[in-house]
Amino acid sequence: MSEPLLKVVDLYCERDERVLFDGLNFELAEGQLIQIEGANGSGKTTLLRILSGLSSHYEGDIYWQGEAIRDAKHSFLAALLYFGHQPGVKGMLTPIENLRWYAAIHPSLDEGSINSALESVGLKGYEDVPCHSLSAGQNRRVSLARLYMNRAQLWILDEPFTAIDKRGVAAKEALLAGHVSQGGSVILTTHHDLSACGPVTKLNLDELMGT
Ligand SMILES: Nc1ncnc2c1ncn2[C@@H]1O[C@H](COP(=O)(O)OP(=O)(O)OP(=O)(O)O)[C@@H](O)[C@H]1O
Repeated sequence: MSEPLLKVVDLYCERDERVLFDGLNFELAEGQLIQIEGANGSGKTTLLRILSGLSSHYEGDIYWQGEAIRDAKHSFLAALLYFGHQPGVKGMLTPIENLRWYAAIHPSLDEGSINSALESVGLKGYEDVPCHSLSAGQNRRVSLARLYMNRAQLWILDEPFTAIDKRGVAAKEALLAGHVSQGGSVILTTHHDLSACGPVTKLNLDELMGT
């Protein structure tokens, strides 16, 4: 049987003398979507940051395609798209300039893919407006445009629907469903119902800790 894409073994994390998770085990396969659930402060963001390599504040093991993640950093990071709480958008730059920055580190992305991503997130007509003049939801859309440009195998998304209106949410659901149907994998946190995205595996941190 082939190795899971990501495997988490006996993960333990404590913050401020409070155990967030202990003995956390799960696997993520190609074409699988895992939704992390839990109350505010249960550790969802912390878990996503650990899985993305942004925090080493844990004990336990994480494997990427069967290899310890610390030894597979290069291939893991090349396959990862992380979308965090902060939109990661520079206010002085316009949407198109922000995406050009992003494209600069991904040589396969050209001007055409930037324009079509901006259109897909509903920002046609706003390409040249400085982001500090855009709304919170529009800035979030600039950040989400990366998902339309990126063919990364693994998407780790922290509350991707925050500040997005109903139409934007429907488009995002279709994007997630398309990604997993093509064999992509997703781990995300959201309080949103994901039933429109196809089969969802839920991982509830409160239940895990018996709270
Ligand atoms: N860098 C840090 N230093 C110390 N404590 C932290 C740090 N980051 C998070 N915590 C603590 O860890 C706990 C979990 O925080 P986290 O942001 O992971 O929760 P969450 O489930 O994502 O919450 P929410 O649903 O409110 O976004 C909180 O009690 C928080 O104060």
